[in-house]
Amino acid sequence: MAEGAPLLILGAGAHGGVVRDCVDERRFRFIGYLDDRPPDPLSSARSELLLGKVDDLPALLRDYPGTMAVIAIGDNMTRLRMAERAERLVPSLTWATIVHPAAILSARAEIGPGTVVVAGSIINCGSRLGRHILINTGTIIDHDNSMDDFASTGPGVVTGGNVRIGGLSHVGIGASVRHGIRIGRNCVIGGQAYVERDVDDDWVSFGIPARPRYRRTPGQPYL
Ligand SMILES: CC(=O)SCCNC(=O)CCNC(=O)[C@H](O)C(C)(C)COP(=O)(O)OP(=O)(O)OC[C@H]1O[C@@H](n2cnc3c(N)ncnc32)[C@H](O)[C@@H]1OP(=O)(O)O
Repeated sequence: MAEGAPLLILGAGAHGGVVRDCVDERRFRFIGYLDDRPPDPLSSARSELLLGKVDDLPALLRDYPGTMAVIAIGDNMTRLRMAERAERLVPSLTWATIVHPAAILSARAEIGPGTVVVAGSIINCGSRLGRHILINTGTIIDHDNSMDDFASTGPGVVTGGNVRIGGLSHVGIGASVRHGIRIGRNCVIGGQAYVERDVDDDWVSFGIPARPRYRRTPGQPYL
């Protein structure tokens, strides 16, 4: 069997361990993590696989030609900043799309580079996920959804058909989104919410039914 492409994970925190677990070894050969922080003893990423800091990326790509990378940072704005930094360091960097072997991906769904789909998730037919999206454990994205770059879901999110989720928005753990709903850019939907009305850009909404609670500035923490 042909050997998979070498893969680096940027981010060796707890989420780094989750992303490493999603790597399909038929497609990729995981070589290690890069992180600017010292190894975290509580992290599920194994510290002996920490190869260096993010600034070591160009040297590692020289040592391992053809290496691809993926970012393991849960916060959407921090993930965007890391993508920009990595592309400044290595403009030709190729981002890997990582789908856990136990996720179900329709043959008629599209997933962009840098996007991670964690175990137990289902991406149904006609759905289009952009770049560097994070689909956490057991999310169901039903048919004909679109999700823009750097958006994310918490574990156990469910969307109906034809939902649109704007860039950098997060749909929180256990939330449900009714079919046909549009969630704007830079929004946060709180855990367990039921979204049955469109949400404008830059709003934090939660509750059943979900209602806008306050406006957020780009990058404001939500985790
Ligand atoms: C693998 C992983 O772990 S992925 C990460 C999964 N986690 C998530 O998705 C969490 C997403 N974040 C949330 O749900 C947050 O609660 C947010 C962003 C909606 C709100 O956070 P904050 O603005 O910090 O709200 P804060 O915690 O201060 O609460 C303010 C009030 O709103 C209430 N509240 C907060 N979130 C919710 C919610 N989802 N549903 C109902 N009420 C809520 C609080 O109980 C509190 O009420 P009180 O004033 O009566 O005490």
